[in-house]
Amino acid sequence: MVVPTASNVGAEKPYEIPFFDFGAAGEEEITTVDGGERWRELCDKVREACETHGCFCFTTVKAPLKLREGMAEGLRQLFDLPVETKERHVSPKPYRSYLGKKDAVPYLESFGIDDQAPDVDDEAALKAFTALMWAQGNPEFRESASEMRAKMLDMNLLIMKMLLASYGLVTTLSHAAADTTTSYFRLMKYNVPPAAAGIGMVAHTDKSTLTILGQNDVQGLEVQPKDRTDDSCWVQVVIPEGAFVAIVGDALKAWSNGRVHSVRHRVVLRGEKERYSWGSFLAPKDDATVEAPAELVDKDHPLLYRPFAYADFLLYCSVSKLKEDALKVFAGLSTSPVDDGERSNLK
Ligand SMILES: O=C(O)CCC(=O)C(=O)O
Ligand SMILES: [Fe+2]
Repeated sequence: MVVPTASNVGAEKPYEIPFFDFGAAGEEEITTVDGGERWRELCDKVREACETHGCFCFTTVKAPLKLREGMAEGLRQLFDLPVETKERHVSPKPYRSYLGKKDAVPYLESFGIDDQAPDVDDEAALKAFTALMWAQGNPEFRESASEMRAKMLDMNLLIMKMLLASYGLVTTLSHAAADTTTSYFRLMKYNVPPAAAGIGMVAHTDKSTLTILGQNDVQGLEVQPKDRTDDSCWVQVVIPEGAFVAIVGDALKAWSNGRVHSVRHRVVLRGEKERYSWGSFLAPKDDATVEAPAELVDKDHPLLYRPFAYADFLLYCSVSKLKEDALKVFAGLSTSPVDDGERSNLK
């Protein structure tokens, strides 16, 4: 397969997505620094990034170097296990079972592990997963993965709260999140392609609400800028050392009444080193209804998507095999303007 070159690879000035240093920002700011100026500014910038780019990079003191190194080493050990062992991880849910080097994505291997509930510190699924992979146990893997999962979920929920705060919706929606939101943790390895470049993950939009990705020191994530609709325009996101990437998904776009952008992205492998990445995916619970809150609908912002059950959307995506416009075709109302930026190539 010919891999279209990202327009900025080797360019002097790389395409830059917004970058935020969240420092130690956490839950407490939202409740105690009520309306604090710096906090409000950060929330607005996060919202702008989600609207304009559909993604941004950030650092947080919550995930120090030692934890990131432990995670990458744990993943190396995990993916080095025999295929028969890795294949023991099966789930009826999409993107959870072990996926090994399929035709469409021959260099990718991945696992998905469900969380029990976003606000509960419940490590049962990760414990069971570790025991399934290593009969003799692997406490280092379990501890790193467990801590990383929890920190990334914290950041995921924090970013959602920043977005809600910037839309002025803190009080109306924060209580609802735990009832309607779930999350899962995805572990990925991209093997080195034999040619100079290879597609690690095909172009897609995330169906879920918000994704946070961490990676080892091998770049590869590419995005399609919002204003570019031709398939030849891809730009590499240069993720600073130790930073994470947040990516807006289709469910959040629908919920926001089209305000935020679910950015199309893919992974292209260009080097000689394996790429490891890990993602925290926040998603509506299967039976939750994805629906724009009344505050985000008015005469200047008519309702763009009909309310829908998230599970029905996922089912539609997998059955229809629709490569583009899945959200718009599935739930778009006639009031929706033509939105070429919203195209989704299903994984
Ligand atoms: O590995 C990455 O950096 C991207 C993964 C991704 O896009 C996904 O799992 O949806
Ligand atoms: Fe993705």
